[in-house]
Amino acid sequence: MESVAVVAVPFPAQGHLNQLLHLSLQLAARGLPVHYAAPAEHVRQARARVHGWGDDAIRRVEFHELAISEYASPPPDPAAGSPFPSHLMPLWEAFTASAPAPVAALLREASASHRRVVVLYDLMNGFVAEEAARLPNGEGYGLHCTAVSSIIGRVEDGGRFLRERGLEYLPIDRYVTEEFMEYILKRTRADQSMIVSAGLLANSCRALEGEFIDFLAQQMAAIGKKVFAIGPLNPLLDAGAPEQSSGIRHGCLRWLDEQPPESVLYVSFGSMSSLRGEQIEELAAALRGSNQRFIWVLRDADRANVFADDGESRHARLLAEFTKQIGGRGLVITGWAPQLDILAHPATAAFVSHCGWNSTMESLSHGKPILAWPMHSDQPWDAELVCGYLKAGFLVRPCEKHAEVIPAATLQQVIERMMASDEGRAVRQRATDVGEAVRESVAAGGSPQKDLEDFVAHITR
Ligand SMILES: O=c1ccn([C@@H]2O[C@H](COP(=O)(O)OP(=O)(O)O[C@H]3O[C@H](CO)[C@@H](O)[C@H](O)[C@H]3O)[C@@H](O)[C@H]2O)c(=O)[nH]1
Repeated sequence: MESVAVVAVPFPAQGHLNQLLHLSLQLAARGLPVHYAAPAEHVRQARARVHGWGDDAIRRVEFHELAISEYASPPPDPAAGSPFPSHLMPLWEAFTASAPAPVAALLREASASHRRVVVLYDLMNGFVAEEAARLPNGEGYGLHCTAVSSIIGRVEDGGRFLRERGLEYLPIDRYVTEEFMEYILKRTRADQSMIVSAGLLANSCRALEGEFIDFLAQQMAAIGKKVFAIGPLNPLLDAGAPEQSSGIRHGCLRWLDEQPPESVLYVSFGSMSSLRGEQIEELAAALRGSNQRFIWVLRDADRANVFADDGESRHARLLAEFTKQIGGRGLVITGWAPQLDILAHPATAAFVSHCGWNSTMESLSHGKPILAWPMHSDQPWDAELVCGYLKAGFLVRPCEKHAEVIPAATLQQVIERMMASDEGRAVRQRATDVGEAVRESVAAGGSPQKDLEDFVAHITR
């Protein structure tokens, strides 16, 4: 009988697939046998898009394709009343309806041949937590894929804790659809995942959220559960090193090599947001008018099956004109951008971001300040954390104003405030300091490394 097997079951959306894959790669690099299980297209997606790891590292993880029922994969609707990516609901419904059986089979198989099965699941996957708890030799750990501080408001005394720090709790349910909340509570049973877990893994670190992590750890200790703050899960790339990710170097990185240090604004809204046509026109006008260098990732939210996308951009006309107007001062990417390498690059100055937690961690851990433009879910909170608490960014506009188109002049102002004002310089310096603190804590065998070592020691005990 083998000793310990680790089985990771992510939630099928890029920002979630990504975090559990990084964690799986870190554990596999420490010699643990790691199995990563997701629907076939999502295994392929996670592997194709991972940044910062070489092929050898990826080969150490064993991938499993979970057979799930068919689902529709429509394009997103940028003009919909809610910015939440509701077009992904058919996938998520199919996932929670049909993944429990293959997940249970995989866990039973691992259970029969190992002394212990350590199940790592996205906290959204309550059904996996329940399967893990059923194993005679299983131990389940929930991965919390958003900021630790984003859930403080929900735990006892958390609201007071935030208020004492001048922060307003922005609960996620305010910024998602009712349909999604019902799905989370009734179908994924996410409310169960923390309760039945043996402990919590958080993609965060004390250099960013120290007092929040300590507060949550205390609350969890009271119910006998440990918190391991092991972020950033994204690799910390070495600024200026020419080749970092595996594969061919993206053309935008060669373009960045030719730009002055800290001169380029990076603009991207993750994998689950689409801007309305009018807003895109205004953003284009702001980038044109601002006279700043930039890289703009102009793409819509992923489809449920990203490989079903024909790759045709609805922005082809705007793009053709815009590219002529800006000359060589900026780049527009309509495909998948190498975000981690862009953020690590010394020519990148700041990030216009929707504040998805991956983007937030990737930016801050590479010392890049954020122009926060939250769209939905936990993003309003992340914007508050970055701008209000860490003081490493400016808010472009509060999420509540999503229905309004932000005019080019307002966007241009906030871009110039970041790129060319004393106030902006101070925020950029603050982001540099935050980035250094994160790097130092990781490099010196600091708290994230220690928490990961503690976690590995705990599961292999
Ligand atoms: O062209 C691109 C676009 C995105 N990315 C990567 O894709 C990920 C995007 O993740 P994130 O920034 O977290 O945004 P979303 O895709 O919107 O993430 C969803 O999942 C996150 C984790 O739960 C939540 O914090 C967000 O609110 C939710 O929208 C990041 O790793 C990016 O580096 C690229 O590499 N290239």
